[in-house]
Amino acid sequence: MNKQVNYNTPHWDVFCAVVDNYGDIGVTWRLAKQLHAEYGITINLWVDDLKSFSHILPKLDPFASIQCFYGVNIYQWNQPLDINFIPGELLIEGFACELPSQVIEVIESQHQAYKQSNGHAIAPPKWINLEYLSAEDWVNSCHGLPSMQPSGIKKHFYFPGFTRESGGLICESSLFDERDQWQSDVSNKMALFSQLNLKGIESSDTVISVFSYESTALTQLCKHWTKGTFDQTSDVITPIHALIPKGKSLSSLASFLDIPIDSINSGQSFTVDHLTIHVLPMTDQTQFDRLLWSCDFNIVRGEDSFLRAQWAAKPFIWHIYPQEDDYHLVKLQAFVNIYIQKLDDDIATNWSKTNFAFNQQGADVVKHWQKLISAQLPLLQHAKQWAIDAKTGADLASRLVQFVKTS
Ligand SMILES: Cc1cn([C@H]2C[C@H](O)[C@@H](COP(=O)(O)OP(=O)(O)O[C@H]3O[C@@H](C)[C@H](O)[C@@H](O)[C@H]3O)O2)c(=O)[nH]c1=O
Repeated sequence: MNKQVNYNTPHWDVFCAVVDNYGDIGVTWRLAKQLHAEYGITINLWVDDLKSFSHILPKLDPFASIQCFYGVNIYQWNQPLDINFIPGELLIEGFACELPSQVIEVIESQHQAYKQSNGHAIAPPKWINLEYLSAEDWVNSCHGLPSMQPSGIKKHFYFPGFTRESGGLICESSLFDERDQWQSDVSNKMALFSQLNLKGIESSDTVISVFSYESTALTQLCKHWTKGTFDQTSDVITPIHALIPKGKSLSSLASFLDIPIDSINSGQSFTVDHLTIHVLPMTDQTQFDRLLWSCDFNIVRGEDSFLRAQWAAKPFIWHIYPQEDDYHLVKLQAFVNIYIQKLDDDIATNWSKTNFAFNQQGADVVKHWQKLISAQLPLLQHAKQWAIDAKTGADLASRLVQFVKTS
């Protein structure tokens, strides 16, 4: 029989240091929301940069030390920590961020007291480091490994991943139903476009969302997109709309647009022949998901938007976060290997080449794109099936809850 373990309170703490961009906060915020909504867990999310966070949660007050959204308690993590830390059942360190010394001291002294009391005192929280997502093979054998800290406390490494042996992928239980309902009625996407103040988009136009890093490949593609989409059966050219938030993607288009990027505001649009570039506002994650569900093709990046593009069940290009010594290309290859398994050889090759060309600023990106897009329908069918297969029976939150129970 399992021994009853007592914690101060059953809540979970999640610590997130925003390194750059929005991925660290994007992932921990998604997880925090889901854990509260689906498992009723009280989550305290500690974030060191509320200003960045407010870009993806516009209602957030960047100056409030404590606030609550979607039932998640959001704490401003100042250095040194100026809010009293009371440990709960689990401590999640997001992406190996350095926990505040005050937190370490509290859990170390709890650990000592617990040991000396022979397990009768309040237990220290379990401690995991939530790692970055990768499709590499080694993830399976490293997921869940403990690391003994000098104090004698065990920290476990939690690796998200695409296999049953890994920590799984963040995916809310009702997400696919909501997406299917959204995609089943074209008026939803048209309503979203008008809510975002995007003008001149017809339901038959090609709409591409772009959320990448700086890339000359994007400039190449935009030049190509000015030709529009040519439909051979009807002999008609339809317009292309690229939906781009202010930021890195748009910065790469300065010379293409021939306008200083700083002077551009969201809501503006630029038409060059058959291409219109619409400058988007940043929205919250729910709207961002809906945007991905609404486009014909998505260019995404990093970790969270990369995964949400998969859940959108639409074709996509992944602009992976660049790493030293081009290690990101190894990670890209690992994902490409699993993503193309069920694609026809030709489409698989084109999908792979388009992704590598985009990531390597390749001038031949247009050549691969043209071939890829000629297989839009099978690519779309594949994207739908991929989302179903990738969930592999359990999502990250449910695996994490199980992991905490058994570790
Ligand atoms: C454009 C947009 C994005 N988002 C969200 C979606 C995601 O949660 C988040 C973007 O995160 P990502 O897609 O992961 O891309 P990113 O480039 O912003 O984040 C990256 O940060 C680095 C520090 C990490 O090392 C990378 O692995 C990666 O996570 O922003 C919105 O909510 N609204 C928006 O309008």
